[in-house]
Amino acid sequence: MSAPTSLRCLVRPSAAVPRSIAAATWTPYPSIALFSTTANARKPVMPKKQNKGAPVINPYGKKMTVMKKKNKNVAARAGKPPLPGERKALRKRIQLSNNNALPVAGLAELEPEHMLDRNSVGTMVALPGTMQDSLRALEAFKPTQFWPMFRQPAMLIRSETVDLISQMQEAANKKQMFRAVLTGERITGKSLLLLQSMAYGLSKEWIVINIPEAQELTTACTEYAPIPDTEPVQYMQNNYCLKMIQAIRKANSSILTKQTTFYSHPELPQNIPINSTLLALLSAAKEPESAWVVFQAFWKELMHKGAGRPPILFTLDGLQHIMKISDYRSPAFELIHSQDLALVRLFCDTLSGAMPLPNGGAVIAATTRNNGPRTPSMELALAQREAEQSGTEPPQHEPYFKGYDPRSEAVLKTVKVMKLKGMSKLEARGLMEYWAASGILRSTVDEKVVAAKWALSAGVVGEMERASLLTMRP
Ligand SMILES: Nc1ncnc2c1ncn2[C@@H]1O[C@H](COP(=O)(O)OP(=O)(O)OP(=O)(O)O)[C@@H](O)[C@H]1O
Repeated sequence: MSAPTSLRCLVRPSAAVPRSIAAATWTPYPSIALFSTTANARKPVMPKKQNKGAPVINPYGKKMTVMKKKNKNVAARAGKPPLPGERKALRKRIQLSNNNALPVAGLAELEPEHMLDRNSVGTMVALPGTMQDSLRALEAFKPTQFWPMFRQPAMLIRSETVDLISQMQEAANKKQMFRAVLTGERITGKSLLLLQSMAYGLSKEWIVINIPEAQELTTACTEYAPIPDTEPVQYMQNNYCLKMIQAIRKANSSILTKQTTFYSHPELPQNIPINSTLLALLSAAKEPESAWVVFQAFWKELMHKGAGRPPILFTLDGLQHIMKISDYRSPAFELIHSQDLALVRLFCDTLSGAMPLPNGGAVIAATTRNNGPRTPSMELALAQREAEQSGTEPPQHEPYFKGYDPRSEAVLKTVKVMKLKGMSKLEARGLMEYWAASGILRSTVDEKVVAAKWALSAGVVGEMERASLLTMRP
């Protein structure tokens, strides 16, 4: 464009501007309103209503199509967002049966005697329906285990099962306590052995109390409050306590209806007369505020010696989490030791033997290698107990390491340590035959196949499952 024409473009168009130049020079204003003094006067009048998708002639004479802009994320955001806790419930969902798996003919139902009999080692037993409900209430099944692959929940009787259960029963016969820690490498079956002890307790009508994930108590994910008049200060966790009471009620309902109260409990929010059932006592916990007092009253009743009180089985999974400082803070913003949380303290007192169970029973904790924090004191204490049990020289503290926790070491001073290792070939074969009978394992199970899988996984039950069944996992 030549210089004079360009300059002319900058000035207000007028009749003097040649028509060709005026058309080439774009202006947002129609020729009838080339200049205005107010915004209103300048604003072009748009038609009031425009049909979606219909072509509209705009005031400038151009055709335009009014289309709604498509949101690309509509499909992703379809439906309601998950409610609070919904995702966690899905993550923790336990599926105990699979109709696609074949029913296994000749699979015996679990009897308590199976777990005491050495001849049963290497056989699979199915969990009866009522026991499944109780174990589910106690959260004994873990979402990481292979339950959803089989027609019905069944488990292998291992030599460790017989060892553990015999010692539990022996202690109960003498009204004594059996205190043990189950430890071992990853996926060696510690949680499942804990489940077996609960199954035994339930079948023998013991009162079974379980803390399924110790981390839920110590990682500051549930409410806590100081308990008045405690020195050093202890903390109650009412919401967790209410959940635990509900689990105890559901899992042990048949025995709790047979047991009655010996004490009046004036501190309870509701009048529970003497001779009420223990189930009625636990039912007094309706709100989190009353959960801790109700649990204390229940524990006091359980500690009543004699008069037909059953033995107690108190179990905990994830021992590492209670063998260290918790994530909670005191009002002075100092970190609280896990063992200052009242429920943890109660478990530790029974595990250490400081609080005996007058009617006998067992206190069993399992370590976890899945998400366990590092706890040098626990590792050392367990190694020391193991060495003492096998009659070798126990390891000592490292002289320049300051991370030991004397409180945790004191708790584990006299416990029995059971270290889980790989299965025997006989046990491996029993398990693999069950997989094949369920239609999950396609190859024939013979000596050669068993030996190959057993060698590949060093007999570790979880590794064997991974080597043989992982591709089948839903
Ligand atoms: N006696 C058994 N019968 C059948 N399956 C078993 C048995 N013991 C263990 N398993 C299987 O082995 C797998 C690992 O078991 P488990 O979850 O008990 O391991 P763990 O030692 O507690 O693991 P972690 O160290 O991760 O806490 C699970 O899938 C479980 O179903």
